[in-house]
Amino acid sequence: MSTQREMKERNPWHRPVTIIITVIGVIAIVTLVTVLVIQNRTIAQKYKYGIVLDAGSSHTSLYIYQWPAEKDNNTGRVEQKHHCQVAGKGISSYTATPYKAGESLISCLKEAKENIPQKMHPETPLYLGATAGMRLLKLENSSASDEVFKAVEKTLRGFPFSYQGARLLAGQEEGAFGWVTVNYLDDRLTQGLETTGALDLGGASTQISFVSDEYNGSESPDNAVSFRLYGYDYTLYTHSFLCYGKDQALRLALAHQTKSGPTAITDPCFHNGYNETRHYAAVYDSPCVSDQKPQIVSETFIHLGGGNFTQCQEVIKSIFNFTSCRYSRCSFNGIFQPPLQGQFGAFSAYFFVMNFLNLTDTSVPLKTVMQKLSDYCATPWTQIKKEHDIPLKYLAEYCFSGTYILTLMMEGYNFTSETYSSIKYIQKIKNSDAGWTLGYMLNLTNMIPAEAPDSPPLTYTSYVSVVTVMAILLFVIFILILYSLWPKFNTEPKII
Ligand SMILES: Nc1ccn([C@@H]2O[C@H](COP(=O)(O)OP(=O)(O)O)[C@@H](O)[C@H]2O)c(=O)n1
Ligand SMILES: [Ca+2]
Repeated sequence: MSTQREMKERNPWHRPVTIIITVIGVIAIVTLVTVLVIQNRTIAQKYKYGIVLDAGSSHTSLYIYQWPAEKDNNTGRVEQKHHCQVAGKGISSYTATPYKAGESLISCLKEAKENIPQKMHPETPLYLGATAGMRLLKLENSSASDEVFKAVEKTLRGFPFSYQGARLLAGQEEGAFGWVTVNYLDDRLTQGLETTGALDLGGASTQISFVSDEYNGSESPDNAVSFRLYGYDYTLYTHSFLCYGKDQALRLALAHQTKSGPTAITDPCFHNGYNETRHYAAVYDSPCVSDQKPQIVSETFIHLGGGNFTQCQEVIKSIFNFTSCRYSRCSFNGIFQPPLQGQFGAFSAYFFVMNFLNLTDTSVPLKTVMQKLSDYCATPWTQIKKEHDIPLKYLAEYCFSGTYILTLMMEGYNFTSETYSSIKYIQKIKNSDAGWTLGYMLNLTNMIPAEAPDSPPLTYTSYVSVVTVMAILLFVIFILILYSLWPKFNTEPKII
């Protein structure tokens, strides 16, 4: 036998058995890795869903949330899948025909059916939370509010989801869940990072919620909400001002200007040239102002615009009461407020209004923001109408709403020109709307654990990599052992 042939025979790579072992080994490794990847991906692609209806004073919105099925009790994975805006007004406006409040929700619920796989419908929780519009209706006419809830419940039960109830949220809940949403989406809770305060402006109420080192809940306990989330304790300061949403605040401002029952007013919060006839009965048709209704001489008054930001600020200041405070410090109306702390996210109408006015950039000095708003308010109504194509009822109110926002923040909550830049106007965080609905669902589905969940020591990618490298290593070792033993097997028979 030639040396070359001998070497060839001794080299196990030329033996069919070695080739077969190698092929089997490679197939085993590829199968192992494929199974690891596919097995995990199939699970990750399955989602669970939850639906929350936000029955606000001005309108109702339906939100669908989704999260990976295996992350039920895990961190930061719930996201907004779909949003549907219910046509028409808020459910509290259907007092004369409550069944229509129920019917108004049907088309969004049908959309929800289309957006959630059918087999998941029965296990998808469905919640409805009503806010300040229904709070006011309950104050005004509690049996009418019961009728509206009954009608809404009837509609919700008619859908194949897991109905979990329709209820009135307390102001503290609305504020606290808005805070949870913002901090959950920003991933601040799992990390125990300094939290962001939440400013929510609705049509009928407004909420402020933040953590202050100087607040432990002992002063004014009604304003405290305590949580233990992912192993961290929080005591949140929160307050909801009923009647201080932007639509009710406008009524308060109009009430202030029509105290004496005039036949015309020149309102500095509306543009020059604005001229509308208003019914006293309509303006005062709300528990926020009904007790201020003047002894009427006339049924209507003419609402004229004056277009003056500074005077508008004065009118708005007059709807806040700064005279009495039985605590160490107050915001307004005798409500306790600890010192402001940290960053704030301002959402809902804060965002809509400031975005319309192109004033969402809070790195712009407050003085400049005020100057721009002042210029906007001073723009004649005819020109405003030419420049914007939106319903006039909404268009007319932006000067008031912008001025209200700045006055509420600066005079009401005690932000300063320095701290103004700690506010960010936000609509969405990572594709989910900022608002109370997500926090509400996370809470009711127990999706935020009190203690930090035990997480696997490796991430999924590292886990697959480690297993793959180890499999290859073992295989190589196996081949090397085989290789080192082969010549002996090969040569031994020849010795004999
Ligand atoms: N695109 C939009 C949507 C709502 N909004 C306003 O945002 C406010 C939402 O309030 P809401 O209906 O949630 O009322 P609350 O029950 O929260 O007080 C209303 O004043 C709406 O007019 C807006 O200015 N622009
Ligand atoms: Ca709202």
